[in-house]
Amino acid sequence: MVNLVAVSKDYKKGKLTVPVLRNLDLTIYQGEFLALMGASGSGKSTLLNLIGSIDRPSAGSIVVDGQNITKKSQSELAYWRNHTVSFIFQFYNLIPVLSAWDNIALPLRLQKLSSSQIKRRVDNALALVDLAQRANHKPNELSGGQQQRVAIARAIVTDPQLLLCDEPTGDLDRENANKVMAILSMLNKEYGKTIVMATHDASCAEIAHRTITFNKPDFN
Ligand SMILES: Nc1ncnc2c1ncn2[C@@H]1O[C@H](COP(=O)(O)OP(=O)(O)OP(=O)(O)O)[C@@H](O)[C@H]1O
Repeated sequence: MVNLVAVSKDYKKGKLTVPVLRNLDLTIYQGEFLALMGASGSGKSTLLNLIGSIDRPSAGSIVVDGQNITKKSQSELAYWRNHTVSFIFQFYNLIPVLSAWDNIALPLRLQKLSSSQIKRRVDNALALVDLAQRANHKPNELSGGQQQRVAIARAIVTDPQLLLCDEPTGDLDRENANKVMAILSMLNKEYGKTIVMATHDASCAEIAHRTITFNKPDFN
């Protein structure tokens, strides 16, 4: 599903260069649930951003679902992202003035779908995260755990093959973290989604098939 060959990433800050990833080779298989662990600053979010084409590597190639994303233009990437990959973040990133339902519908508005198709997909996504009763609630009328479940529904409503999760339980208590992990596990097992998840929580990583632990680069 994802193939990285000799990927390096440096960030440039004025005259300073911060090297983060060096010559990384990594294959992530279709249907795999992969956890990324390691110290703060070791490059987990950087790797997720590269795989999701939010950022470009300084060197190397990244192929996702048969497409070499390092060779695509920004507009090709925007289209590709909307159909192939979704992000789930630690702090949900919901739009405060929109209801849960409208937040979930948002990515579909970028696709040419009829309003009945949008309704069917959003209702299904809400039911999948067990929040049908909260469709009309705004984010500030929902708990953190419920907001994260809305964010998961928004991520899956476009039916992407790949879910990139950046500390999805980082702001949740154990009970809500467990609910979020149960949903991610169901999406992996029953819907075949490939999941890459950065986490600091070993019990969340246990649910994954494989864990890669990043070392903080000694040049950092
Ligand atoms: N846009 C940027 N500009 C400059 N440096 C950056 C940028 N983004 C990240 N970095 C640096 O890259 C390194 C890796 O950061 P990254 O966020 O990938 O780590 P992480 O493992 O996800 O950390 P955490 O567990 O705290 O989320 C850090 O030293 C960070 O300061």
